[in-house]
Amino acid sequence: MGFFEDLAARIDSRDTMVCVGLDPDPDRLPDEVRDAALPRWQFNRRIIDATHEYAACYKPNAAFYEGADGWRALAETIAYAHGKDVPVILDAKRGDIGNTARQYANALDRADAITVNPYMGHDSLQPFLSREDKGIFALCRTSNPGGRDFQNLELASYDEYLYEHVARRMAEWDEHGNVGLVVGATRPEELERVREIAPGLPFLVPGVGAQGGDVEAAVEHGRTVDGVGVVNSTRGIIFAGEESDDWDRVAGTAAKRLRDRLNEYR
Ligand SMILES: O=C(O)c1cc(=O)[nH]c(=O)n1[C@@H]1O[C@H](COP(=O)(O)O)[C@@H](O)[C@H]1O
Repeated sequence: MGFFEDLAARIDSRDTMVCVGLDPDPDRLPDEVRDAALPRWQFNRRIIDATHEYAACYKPNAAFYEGADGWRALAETIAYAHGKDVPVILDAKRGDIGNTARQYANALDRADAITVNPYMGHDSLQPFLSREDKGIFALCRTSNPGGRDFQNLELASYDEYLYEHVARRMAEWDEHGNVGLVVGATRPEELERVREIAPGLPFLVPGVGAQGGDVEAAVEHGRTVDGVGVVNSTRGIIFAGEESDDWDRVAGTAAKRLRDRLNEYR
């Protein structure tokens, strides 16, 4: 089975479209894991234990795993999530010339899907696109304020915005049914527009929770007609219990609450 079939099965069987982000910011880790060997891994293990029943997938962001210990923590985290039958999207936002991209694509040996930055064009994506069993989420309309700087530039020769063009192209380049798009919940009208352009592509929708995005729009437009698509929250789940001794249990409750809220609109 390919990644999106696995993801669809998980969404259905667990009745959830929550993607739990795993960004273990060292400055926010609880004291009790700080002194452990591999604190980021110890933190993630407890978060996974508390959240996995509500998780359609996990999304560790590579920025939080720099350094030798970081990569070990990431490898342990991915293996542990797999042990709970939860697919893992590596949020690495890769994109480089083909020769280099081929090396970046090796990250897919461990993870089930990856985020990519399509700015360098088709050859930079080819090593990812050709991994038929893996998922590729291309940045389309990002959730951050600066997302408009380039993504909302109008392309005179195509009579559309750059983010619209990216959506159209990614749909064309999806030869193996393994392409999805990253579209932020902070721009509901654009989320709707991207859904119109690329009806068949599953979305990874970040920006709810800490970034205040629109949950209803995320559910309405994030899914294909077959119901495939996920909504990510990271800090709003993993640090929900930051002030509590019971931080992992509170994270589990936050994941459950988001699942229930998303399901109200499904
Ligand atoms: O590719 C992403 O996941 C991503 C794209 C985007 O447009 N906006 C965005 O916030 N993200 C990532 O999604 C996560 C959001 O974290 P929270 O804001 O804490 O929920 C971070 O890992 C971001 O890097």
